[in-house]
Amino acid sequence: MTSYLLRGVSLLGATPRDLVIADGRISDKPDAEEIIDADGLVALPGLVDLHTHLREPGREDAETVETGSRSAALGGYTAVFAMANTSPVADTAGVVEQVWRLGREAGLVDVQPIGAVTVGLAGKQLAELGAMATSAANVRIFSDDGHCVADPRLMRRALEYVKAFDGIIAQHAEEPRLTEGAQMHEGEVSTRLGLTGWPAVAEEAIIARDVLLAEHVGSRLHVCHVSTAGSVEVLRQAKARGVRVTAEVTPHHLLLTDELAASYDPVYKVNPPLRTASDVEALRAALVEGVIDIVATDHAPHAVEDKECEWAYARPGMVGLETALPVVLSVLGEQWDLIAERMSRTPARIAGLTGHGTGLAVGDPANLTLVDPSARRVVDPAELASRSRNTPYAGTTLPGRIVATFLRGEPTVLDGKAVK
Ligand SMILES: NC(=O)N[C@@H](CC(=O)O)C(=O)O
Repeated sequence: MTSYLLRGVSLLGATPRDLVIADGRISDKPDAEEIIDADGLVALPGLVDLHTHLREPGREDAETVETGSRSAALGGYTAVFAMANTSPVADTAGVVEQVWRLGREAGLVDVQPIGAVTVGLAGKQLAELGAMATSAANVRIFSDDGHCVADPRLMRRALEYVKAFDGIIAQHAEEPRLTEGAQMHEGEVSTRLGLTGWPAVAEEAIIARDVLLAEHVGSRLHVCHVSTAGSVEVLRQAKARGVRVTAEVTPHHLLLTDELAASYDPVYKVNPPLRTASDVEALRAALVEGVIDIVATDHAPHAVEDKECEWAYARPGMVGLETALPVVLSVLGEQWDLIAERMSRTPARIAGLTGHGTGLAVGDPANLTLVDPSARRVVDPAELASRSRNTPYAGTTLPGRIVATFLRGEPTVLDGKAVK
């Protein structure tokens, strides 16, 4: 295993120093075989994404575990959690083990499968949560993401079930009866465009119900892709009462607004939909404050035919792994410790993922990423490693370039390029 000396690297913005990586760990050895000139580069603990769609098995034309892993490594990630809405659905030990094994074979990031809460994501009957938990994939997070676990009794049962092993139910909060036929955020813009709206209350009502259920059961709830100011208030109150709830926000909900739907370009169609400028402001403040715990990408690759069509027929979702850190940098500025907290340490802690999200101290596994904060990049969809091209940032200039990523001391990205 090659050892590396990162010359003049800044740990989270601190005074530059040399950092040695040897035998897969941060080392106190004085030198190494390879020297990387890290002048001007900032080291962050490898990013951890609790919400990624890798599409394999079933839609390998949109993404595979390998292409998604490469996309993640290029984005500075060392671990991603793969959502269960594949085909077949990841609702059995067999499917989660398959995804886990494919991740190991790709070897670019740690791929941790998320199991479905209900059989086939159909919301009728609990999936084999225990079998997935005791499988080789060691599943601890369960989600029907893409669908809401709308039935309150089923949600209660799921929360009760995972309590035994301190598991988490990650909810896609969307009351389906309030979003039938919805195409975009319900508000002034949807009225002007004549598109059916997805009201904020459809998210807020489910979060309010679920924090009460989680409180009643004493279980852990995680709220996926929080998108409204009202949801932030529900979460704030629940956390103040001590409910065991955590929440994520996506980079796109921190930056983009529903005004973009006026272009009728389906690249801006996403679930939950882009909201208003005041929602964006509330989400940013909640992320800084910690009412929203983490940033998660909701990387949702789609094949061209599913995206480049009429708005109403387009699938919702945006790719996000390769632009997440630049978007967050543009929103938060160079608050490195906060970025490490929201994109690495806290997601690792929520998931109980050891070896990731560390302090980069001597002895820690060398899972880290090097960023050049002074670089600017114009996003070119053709350059993405993801198999899909549905980025809302095409042509946008974003700050920060991910120069290198190390997974347990092995580079997965060097000079901004994937190593394999
Ligand atoms: N977030 C999205 O817009 N899309 C997700 C699933 C979903 O939440 O609809 C996808 O799997 O494509």
